Amino acid sequence: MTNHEKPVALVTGASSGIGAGYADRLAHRGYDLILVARRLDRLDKLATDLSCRHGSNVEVLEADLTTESGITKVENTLRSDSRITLLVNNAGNGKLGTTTDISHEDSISMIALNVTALTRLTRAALPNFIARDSGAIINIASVMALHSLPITSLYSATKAFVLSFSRGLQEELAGTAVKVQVVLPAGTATEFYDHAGIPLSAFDPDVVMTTTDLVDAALLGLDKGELVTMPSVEDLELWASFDVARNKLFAATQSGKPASRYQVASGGSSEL
Ligand SMILES: NC(=O)C1=CN([C@@H]2O[C@H](COP(=O)(O)OP(=O)(O)OC[C@H]3O[C@@H](n4cnc5c(N)ncnc54)[C@H](OP(=O)(O)O)[C@@H]3O)[C@@H](O)[C@H]2O)C=CC1
Ligand SMILES: CC(=O)[C@H](N)C(=O)O
Repeated sequence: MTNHEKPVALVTGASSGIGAGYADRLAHRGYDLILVARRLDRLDKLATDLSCRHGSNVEVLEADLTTESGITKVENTLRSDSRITLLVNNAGNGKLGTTTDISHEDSISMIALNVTALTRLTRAALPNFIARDSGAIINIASVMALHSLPITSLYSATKAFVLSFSRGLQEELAGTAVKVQVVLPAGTATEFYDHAGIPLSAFDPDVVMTTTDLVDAALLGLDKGELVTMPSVEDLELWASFDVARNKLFAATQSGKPASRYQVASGGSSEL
């Protein structure tokens, strides 16, 4: 990137909801954009709108990130376009239902998009970012990364992956200027629920955030240097104490022997 060029952000899942919100706010902040999704008509419309309103140069990439050709197309862009300084891994889906009720196709698609695509795109972006010692990755997880319900087992597991992967990346990159922020939205008013199988109208409107509020808060979190951003949580101490407890629990696993409750008298076996 030369001095007069704008930085470029690549946003996945930009054709609606949170991704479209990031595209708008990043254009407002002076980014040029590469917008990725399957619905080209939506991307084209958004690109025209953002170019007019913010003067951004907006490219669109039609890609189904659950397919090899779709992922490869976006990986190649991330590897070859050195103008890209920000990757927003936002595309995701979540069919809600019990593990046996969700179809094979929906379960495979959820893992492919929420886990595999996010991993591959991160791996494609990182070498350039590390070589330049700059750049940022925003991974959109969910509060469901911390919580499983009978209808969210698989979705929660994919989001737990995003949280865990992002936390590990932050450790890996600690000695560099490359940033990884993981965002954990709670219910947000988007088309997510049209595909999830449970309508947004089933939720108490008081617990649902607007896309604009979510994205603005998450970007403010990025500006503050937050590694984990939970836009709807007022008391940050809750996360801090959760993380302390997690660390303490992990330290307690490093004992090298069974805990006393699992120890049986020598030579004997426990009675059943
Ligand atoms: N809404 C909520 O309550 C919450 C959402 N999230 C997360 O936020 C992220 C964005 O979701 P949200 O904005 O709510 O939902 P939307 O359904 O509005 O947006 C999902 C986006 O992902 C894209 N997408 C879906 N499937 C594919 C695919 N196969 N290939 C490429 N792009 C795809 C869609 O575009 P297209 O269909 O054109 O391909 C769309 O742009 C997700 O990761 C979701 O898990 C997290 C917590 C709460
Ligand atoms: C599954 C949900 O309730 C929601 N989309 C979330 O990720 O929090």
